[in-house]
Amino acid sequence: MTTSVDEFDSALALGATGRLREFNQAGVILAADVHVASRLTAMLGETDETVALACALVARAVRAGSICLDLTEVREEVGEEGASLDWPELDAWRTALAASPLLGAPFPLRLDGTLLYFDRYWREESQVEEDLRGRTARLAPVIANEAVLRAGLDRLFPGESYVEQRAAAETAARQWTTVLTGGPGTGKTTTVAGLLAVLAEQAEIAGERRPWIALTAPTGKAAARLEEAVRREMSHRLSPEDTARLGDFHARTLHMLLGRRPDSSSRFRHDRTNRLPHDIIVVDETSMVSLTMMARLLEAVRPGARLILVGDPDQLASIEAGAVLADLVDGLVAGGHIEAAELRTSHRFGSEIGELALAVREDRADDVLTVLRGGDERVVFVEDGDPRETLRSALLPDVLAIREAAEAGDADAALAAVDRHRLLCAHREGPWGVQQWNRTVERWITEETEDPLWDTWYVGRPVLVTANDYALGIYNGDVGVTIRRPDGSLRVCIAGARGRRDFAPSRLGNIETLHAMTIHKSQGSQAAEVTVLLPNEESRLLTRELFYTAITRAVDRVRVVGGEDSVRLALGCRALRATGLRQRLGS
Ligand SMILES: Nc1ncnc2c1ncn2[C@@H]1O[C@H](COP(=O)(O)OP(=O)(O)OP(=O)(O)O)[C@@H](O)[C@H]1O
Repeated sequence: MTTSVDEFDSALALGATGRLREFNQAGVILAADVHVASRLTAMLGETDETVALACALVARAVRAGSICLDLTEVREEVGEEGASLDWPELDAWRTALAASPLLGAPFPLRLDGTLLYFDRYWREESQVEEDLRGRTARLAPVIANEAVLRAGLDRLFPGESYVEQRAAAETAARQWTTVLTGGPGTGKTTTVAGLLAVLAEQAEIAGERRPWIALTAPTGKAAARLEEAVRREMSHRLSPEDTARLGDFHARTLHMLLGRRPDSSSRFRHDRTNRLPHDIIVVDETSMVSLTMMARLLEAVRPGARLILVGDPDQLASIEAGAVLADLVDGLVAGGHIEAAELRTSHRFGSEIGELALAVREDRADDVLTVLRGGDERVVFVEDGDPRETLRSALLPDVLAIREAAEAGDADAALAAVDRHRLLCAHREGPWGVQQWNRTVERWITEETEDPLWDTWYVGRPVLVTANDYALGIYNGDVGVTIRRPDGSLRVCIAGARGRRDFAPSRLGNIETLHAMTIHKSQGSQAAEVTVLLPNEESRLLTRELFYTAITRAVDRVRVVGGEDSVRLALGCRALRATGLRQRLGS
């Protein structure tokens, strides 16, 4: 147990008593969790402190991205910190919860077996389950002409190297709901482009109108990448006839597709009473979709529309609560409700990044270290105790290239330079955090150029948008850069899903400097070169999913900065989230 408790720690709930106090002082629950538990128990006249504790632990679980609290797992999951605490005995705990007024009307909590939920998440999970069950119970879509389907698949996915993708596209063509999974560069987008062409051809043969296609992703960056990749496939691989059948389209963020409502931040214009008009909806980067967004999407999709959920279930889950893609793979696919459409072979990387990603995914620590130390120029391992000089030589040329293009007023070149190299950190704060590295890179610029960078807005400042701004049309995750105009004034050019937009710096709120970025925020984006700063072994964020997500952002080259211990620890630690969806769907 923690022995030195700082009485002024803001995480401490000074008014807490009994078990809540003990668990709070041990650092297991925060003041905010205690507050939720105290309010709910006081409001409904609950005096059992094991119920109050359960309530605080649900709040803690949701804070960490889980949908619910698994009463059977929590003690082990808390680990050392809670080892000497007075944990309720499981059966007595469940009995106390079952008898609690917190589980009666108006249902602030729900108990489902050993899973304890806040009512909102229980309802969302139930809705997602029901909507998916409804979709998978429907008769399979009619194939207008089997021979044309087979010929189309052979045309669009020719030869040996497309075997996996051809099979995945055929599977998707025969079901209303598809979960198309694969690691980076396994050809997911290629499969989607070919599949859309096959479906458009079938619609033509059936005498139907051209299918109305929605391409969407959780962030503007990911939506823009999806659109770009599908367009690339159309121009490189699809015949003019296939391209013409698809017509024109634009990818949009999920929020934009569902339609914002001025009166609500959690409800959208399209819902169960006003469904999306599209015939085919492709969602890329589904691992980033939270349970809440999946619930909103599923209620808005017409039962007769195809839903193609694309993603990599080994990546970090959504920033908000849930692990929907992994749950769909483990529940819907493994439960046999839909057929798997899985891609395994990487076509993009020089084999070293692909090998590294696979070894990380499969928890082969020795192989990971062998690839890292293999001396290939595409995978670099920086094991120095003080890597600052190495990082300076690696990063500064790209930072100065951004600055040079920005000084010349060349927004496209500056944005391309921003996307060339990403410095990724696990944390925002601390010596290995984003804030510290942003300052370090700015100091390097000053040392190199003698520009003191007094102002927040300086030429070549790369920025990340951190919240949706519907009025300005910029969205969380969009990337921009400050450039100098010929008249000497500064403009911030932001690349979003709908192309580039320019703003006066004073118009922008929710913006961060982007010399460094958290791995969580890098989801859905890629860069030619990626430098990953692994946190030290004490970091709670150091997990296999975090490491995998970071290295798979790299297209040409990845540099991992950290020690062998951090690498081994990351592989051994899973970012698991408690949810009930996989069990519900699997049964
Ligand atoms: N069967 C194949 N044979 C050879 N090259 C392929 C094949 N499939 C895709 N490629 C190429 O591999 C690269 C990656 O493909 P694609 O973009 O479809 O993968 P992805 O899984 O969508 O990638 P990510 O999600 O990581 O961006 C592209 O350059 C694509 O043209």
